[in-house]
Amino acid sequence: MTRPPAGPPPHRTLDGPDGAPPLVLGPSLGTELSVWDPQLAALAQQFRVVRWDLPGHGGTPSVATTTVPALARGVLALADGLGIDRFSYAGISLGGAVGAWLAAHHPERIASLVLICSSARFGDPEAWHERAALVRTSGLGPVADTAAGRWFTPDFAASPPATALLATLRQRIAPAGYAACCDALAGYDLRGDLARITAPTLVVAGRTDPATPPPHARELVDGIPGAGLLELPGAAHLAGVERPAAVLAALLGHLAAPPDAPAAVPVPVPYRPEGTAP
Ligand SMILES: O=C(O)CCC(=O)CC(=O)O
Repeated sequence: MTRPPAGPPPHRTLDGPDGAPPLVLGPSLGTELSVWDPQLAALAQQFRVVRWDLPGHGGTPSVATTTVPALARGVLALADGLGIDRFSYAGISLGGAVGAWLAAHHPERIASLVLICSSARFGDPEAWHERAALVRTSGLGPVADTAAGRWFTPDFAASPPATALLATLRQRIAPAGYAACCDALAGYDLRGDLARITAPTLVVAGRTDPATPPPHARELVDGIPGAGLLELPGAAHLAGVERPAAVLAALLGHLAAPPDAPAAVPVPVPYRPEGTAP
């Protein structure tokens, strides 16, 4: 396989105190770095938060095609440019795959890892090739028409945060960049390298996520030494949008653990609908 060039580092934003422990946040296919908005303010109280955009998403230019290793090399170039050697990383789905690849191939760079609604292999590669071809010929309309059912539970799909993200997918994401990211998903298979990950790892799953369902999370947990699992009820693929407080608690609980703790400890987060009193 030809190796796509890493290209320039992706567009990023910086929040939180200069000098605080660095935390890099990766987004999912079809979302911009603002998908982390629900957790940003709290995370930025404790961390120097670096959020980055996928190609053709947010402020990062499109590329013709890409791979997870190429995206990961872009994140390393971004960290290098900021003078960040070792950092914690949390990523959603494709953004999580980038973090897992980094943790497996550059373990010295990753202090701690959180994989949200992600996978070691995102199903049948042919389905991603077909989606890439569809988007290259027809744009994002057909994908956006069905995204609500993958991203959110039925009760949440008409909420303002959900409709805002769906509008972003339909109106702001570049089809070329989205298709390139589908190529990356098609080519990704980290199953044979999971045991190389040494960073304390927490895997978070949405119980009704049809895109990366809980068995994908369990495969990550079974393969990554000492990884912990948190399965969230009331959440589909964009669990951090639908269950923002639960995902924030999981992030803070895991990332606050000593960097060289031998095992990740899942954070017990009792289920209650967001916005209701504890
Ligand atoms: O939007 C979808 O259909 C889910 C895509 C997926 O599983 C990869 C990602 O969200 O990064």
